[in-house]
Amino acid sequence: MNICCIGAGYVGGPTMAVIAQKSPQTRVTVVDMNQARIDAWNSGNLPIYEPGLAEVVAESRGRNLFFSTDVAGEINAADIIFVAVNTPTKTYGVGAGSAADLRFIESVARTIAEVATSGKIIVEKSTIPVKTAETIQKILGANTRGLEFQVLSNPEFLAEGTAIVDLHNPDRVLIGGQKTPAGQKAVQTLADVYADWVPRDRIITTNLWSSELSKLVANAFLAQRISSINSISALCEATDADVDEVARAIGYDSRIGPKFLKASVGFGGSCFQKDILNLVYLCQSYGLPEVAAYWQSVVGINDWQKKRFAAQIVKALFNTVSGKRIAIWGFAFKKDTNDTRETAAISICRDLLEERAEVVVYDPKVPAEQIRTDVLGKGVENDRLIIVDSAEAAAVGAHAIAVVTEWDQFKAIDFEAVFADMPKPAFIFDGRNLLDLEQLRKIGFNATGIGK
Ligand SMILES: NC(=O)c1ccc[n+]([C@@H]2O[C@H](COP(=O)([O-])OP(=O)(O)OC[C@H]3O[C@@H](n4cnc5c(N)ncnc54)[C@H](O)[C@@H]3O)[C@@H](O)[C@H]2O)c1
Ligand SMILES: O=c1ccn([C@@H]2O[C@H](COP(=O)(O)OP(=O)(O)O[C@H]3O[C@H](CO)[C@@H](O)[C@H](O)[C@H]3O)[C@@H](O)[C@H]2O)c(=O)[nH]1
Repeated sequence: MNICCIGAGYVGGPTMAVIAQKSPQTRVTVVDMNQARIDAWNSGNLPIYEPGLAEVVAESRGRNLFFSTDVAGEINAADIIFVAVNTPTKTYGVGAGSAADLRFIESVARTIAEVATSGKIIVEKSTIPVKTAETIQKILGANTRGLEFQVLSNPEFLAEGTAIVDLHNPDRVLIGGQKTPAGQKAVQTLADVYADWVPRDRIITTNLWSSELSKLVANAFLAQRISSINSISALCEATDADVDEVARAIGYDSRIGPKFLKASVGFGGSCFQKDILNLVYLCQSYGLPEVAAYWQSVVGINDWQKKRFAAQIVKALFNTVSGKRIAIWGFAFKKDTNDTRETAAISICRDLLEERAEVVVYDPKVPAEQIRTDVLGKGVENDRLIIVDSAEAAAVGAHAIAVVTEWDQFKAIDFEAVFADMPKPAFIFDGRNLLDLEQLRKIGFNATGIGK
């Protein structure tokens, strides 16, 4: 069995590395048009940071796992082609700001149609709007001189930072296919690949459209829980209730469950906002404005939460941060990743810079240049944005520390020493409810958390 995956990103790389690890008899090649990314996958310095990934890649690379820019050659050699290209929010024309931009998906479908000399199973791994398989099928059907293609939907549910654990032990693998004999045969072929390590009862099969839609709905429900608890965090602050206690109390109800109830500075990452906006756009296009408005509010609360956090800092610092140094601890959208896409840190840094603060950022995994580009834009300079290489260095001379990413190392910091290096009153705003506020208050900090 030959598998090719188009797109060597956060999904294509780790997913294929695990298939290669678990199915040594399968030859897996990940292709991308980005030469630098492929070179990095072939080097000792992988293009993404993910705990355990380097070990998994090392086990199979050169044996049955390959990274290449030979897109046409590998398409031709493959029995199954995974499509894991990016599907960002459209920034132009109809649907700008909410619809998914499917130009990379369409371009892949056209490339397959152009170069394939035998029939194949095409697997949608990217997150796409419901009915995308129909588009792919039409492009293939119109261009492939009668070759037999089956399009399957197999959305990816891994979360960054825990990608390898999630891939090794998924809650479920979802496969959608056509209800024809050929469609069902393709579904079984793909199910057999996963069955090398995933128990059969966790491999769920549905029709194509349920599978495509389930991915958007799963993300919408997960993000909705975060916006729900974040909305309650504001009420907790107004009433002296504690959001962690409220989350624990409601989470004990088995119908609600304890996960994904951690109040925060707001969700980030490349998926939640993009996928909800995509869902909103779909609802609007299908004439369901009330449903669209319901899901739009999940993003609305998230935007508000990010703004609220920065505004609270300004307010607590006597309504001005002009000329004051603010330490930002953590920039990635969550711990254990170097990904900064849609991280709340961008909005928070921008708001504080706008208030003329000196913003000093430390993140253990995000390169300085990435932080600069994210906050200011490519090539733009601002002396008031400073990037340092330790949390302690960021805090020297700072009027306040804002914890934006929940990196474990922040829990082990010597706060007495940090306190000594800060002008007084010294503030800590814990945007992740990571630290022991009582302990910090004993040292002398003005310490506050979200929903506390
Ligand atoms: N990041 C996640 O945690 C995650 C999880 C589940 C699903 N998804 C979905 O998976 C998809 C990919 O996400 P990602 O984070 O891996 O994106 P990414 O941007 O990290 O990687 C996509 C890669 O595809 C390549 N590419 C685009 N068009 C190509 C073409 N025509 N030929 C060859 N290569 C091409 C790009 O160069 C890029 O390297 C998206 O639809 C996303 O919504 C992402
Ligand atoms: O209780 C919580 C849980 C998460 N977050 C934040 O929510 C964001 C997203 O976190 P998470 O879902 O863990 O990471 P992602 O990598 O974005 O994964 C989501 O998006 C992926 C891409 O679609 C899906 O595959 C995953 O199932 C889905 O969890 C991050 O900023 C987290 O800090 C909170 O604020 N509170």
